[in-house]
Amino acid sequence: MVEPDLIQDSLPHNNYTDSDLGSNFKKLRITDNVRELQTVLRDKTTSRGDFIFYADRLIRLVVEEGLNQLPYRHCDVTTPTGHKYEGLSYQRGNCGVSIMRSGEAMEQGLRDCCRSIRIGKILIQKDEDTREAKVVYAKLPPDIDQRKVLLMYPIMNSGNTVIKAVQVLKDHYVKEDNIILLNLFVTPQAAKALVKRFPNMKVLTSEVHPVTPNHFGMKYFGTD
Ligand SMILES: O=c1cc[nH]c(=O)[nH]1
Repeated sequence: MVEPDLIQDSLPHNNYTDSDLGSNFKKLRITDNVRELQTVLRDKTTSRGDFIFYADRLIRLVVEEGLNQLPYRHCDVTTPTGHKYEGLSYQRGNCGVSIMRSGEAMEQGLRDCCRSIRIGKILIQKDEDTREAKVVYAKLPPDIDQRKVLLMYPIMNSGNTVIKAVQVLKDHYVKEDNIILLNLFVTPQAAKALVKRFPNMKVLTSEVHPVTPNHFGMKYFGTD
């Protein structure tokens, strides 16, 4: 199955600066380590085993940074040596939602950080006749309107799939500013479309680039 957002529907263009995307759009700090992960994922000679290994590492970094966007409260603890430590504890009431199928690759990274987090799913496919992105399936926590939502989708070309998925969340009364989109690679075109349409949603990515690694889902799940 070719995911609808993986169909590049216009010429790539790179005429943007990060500041055009507003303060809710965030990119990982690009260290040499992060650049290496991105390089391996883009390299056509990368084996499937290495691809999964490096993808999981990059996903983990994006997930950990995503957790930084959630609310925390003060929490003092006592150390084994009897010292008081002024710490933080996350506020309950978060959930994940993966956009099938490639978003499911990010679920384990989220579970590895948040042991018992609820994870919902949304399936969007392109209608064969109209070519429009259509919602086929949505299974979401019943109290999702009370939660912060970590929405997961690794590759965005046009942004249409994610726009449709965010609309599903909003139809379930999720507030736009309670949504944090976790993504690995996005085109400037999709980044602009998303921040324009949903200015209060937080978007976190590892790279904005006119060419995205569209083989991601097929290589990760071994369906090529
Ligand atoms: O929901 C959350 C957020 C941060 N850490 C967790 O373990 N769970």
